[in-house]
Amino acid sequence: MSTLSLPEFWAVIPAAGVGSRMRADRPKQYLELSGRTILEHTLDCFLDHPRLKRLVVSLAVDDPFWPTLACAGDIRIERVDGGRERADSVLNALLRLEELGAQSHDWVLVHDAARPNLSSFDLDRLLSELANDPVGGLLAVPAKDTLKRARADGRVAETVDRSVIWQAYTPQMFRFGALYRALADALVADVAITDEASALEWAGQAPRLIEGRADNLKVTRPEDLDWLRQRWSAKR
Ligand SMILES: Nc1ccn([C@@H]2O[C@H](COP(=O)(O)OP(=O)(O)OP(=O)(O)O)[C@@H](O)[C@H]2O)c(=O)n1
Ligand SMILES: C[C@](O)(CO)[C@H](O)COP(=O)(O)O
Repeated sequence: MSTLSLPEFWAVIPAAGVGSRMRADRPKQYLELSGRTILEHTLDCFLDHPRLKRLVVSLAVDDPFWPTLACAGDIRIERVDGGRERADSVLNALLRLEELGAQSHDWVLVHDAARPNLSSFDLDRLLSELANDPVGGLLAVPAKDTLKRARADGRVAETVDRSVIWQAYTPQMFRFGALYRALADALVADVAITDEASALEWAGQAPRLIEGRADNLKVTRPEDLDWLRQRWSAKR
């Protein structure tokens, strides 16, 4: 598919987390993968896309690592302060998009800094599949394993029907106006929002699930980075 047939889009990269589950000496987005930081690899998934309008990265207010990266001076990247939760960091980035001239109907793609293995095929598939969708949607992976619902005592309560269960990934792709309103309203209502789709769902919408690669994984625990490092060294 020609990328020029795809819709233009703004990119938001939430990168203000502390990565507590990694138990590392720095936030996980600054851990090394194949000679560069995870964050740099993630940004590279978007920066050279011909349909990218502008990219906003949300960073911790006291982030000492960002200024050390070569891309910190890249004029295609806008930096904003992150917030207490991921949703706050995303909303701060949307506020900057408004300042940059984002229009209500513009597409916004939100992608975790901790997902450096996004393929260009998946990115373009998301853009192509949702280009004319009335709501938007997200990359997701259908459950592959048998799923159990846990009891409070840590024993199995039941086996869940996995045929209707998908894991939400990113990028998640929504219109700027709808995403801004849904996220802002959900945060004011103190609704637990862990991804952009859940804000749109809370607003009564039904985002579309676009099947993507399972190796677009979020680096969350040490073994996730170990796996990626092995995978990337094998590809070199
Ligand atoms: N206040 C926050 C929290 C998270 N994130 C970002 O959201 C993405 C997904 O969040 P998660 O994997 O939970 O990252 P952390 O919150 O850093 O990890 P942990 O929950 O283990 O502390 C990450 O790229 C993270 O940097 C963010 O921008 N702002
Ligand atoms: C947005 C996300 O990656 C979709 O699976 C996920 O919700 C992020 O959750 P986290 O707890 O902030 O890692």
